[in-house]
Amino acid sequence: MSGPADKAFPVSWDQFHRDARALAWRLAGIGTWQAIVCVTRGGLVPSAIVARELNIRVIETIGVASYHDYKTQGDLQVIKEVSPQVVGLDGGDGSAVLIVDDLVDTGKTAKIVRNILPKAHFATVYAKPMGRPMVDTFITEVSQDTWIYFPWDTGLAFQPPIAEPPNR
Ligand SMILES: O=P(O)(O)OC[C@H]1O[C@H](OP(=O)(O)OP(=O)(O)O)[C@H](O)[C@@H]1O
Ligand SMILES: O=c1[nH]c(=O)c2nc[nH]c2[nH]1
Ligand SMILES: [Mg+2]
Repeated sequence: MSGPADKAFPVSWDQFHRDARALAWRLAGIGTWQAIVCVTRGGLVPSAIVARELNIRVIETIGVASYHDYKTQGDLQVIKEVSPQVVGLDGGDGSAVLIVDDLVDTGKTAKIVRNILPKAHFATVYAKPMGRPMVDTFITEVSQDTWIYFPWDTGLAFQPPIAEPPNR
């Protein structure tokens, strides 16, 4: 994220499932892959949905973390590397691999993963403009100043009415 993300884009479980399945439909029309590399943790849920739809059973993870504080990106840390077995599939350049994450924001996470698997297909459910050039396929674009609220990070809460309460 480059500046403050003032707008909110809340996503329900139902909506997320629909969007992740739409991603799977789009990917099904593009190609086939031997394995998914899931960018944890955000990529875990969409990877499960895409793997089910595309019948991919080899699932590997790469662990990258950078948003240690809410909405603030720090240094990127690769917490877990991709296994050599998956990097080595089909010549070792990543062409047999589908990388899945929940979203691309600044594109920094995607850049690190791409350096490891240069020819892999990078898919996210959501994309912001800065990170968009880093992904091959995504479903919904939101503006850079929007924060996406995922269902696993949120819960039901009281919403104040839009209109101000009348003066008494
Ligand atoms: O394009 P970028 O600006 O690099 O941001 C995108 C990344 O940020 C989030 O992960 P986060 O680092 O918060 O870790 P998490 O997936 O474990 O929640 C999200 O899941 C993406 O992986
Ligand atoms: O939950 C999240 N929503 C976002 O919009 C975002 N951008 C980077 N990392 C993010 N995590
Ligand atoms: Mg992530």
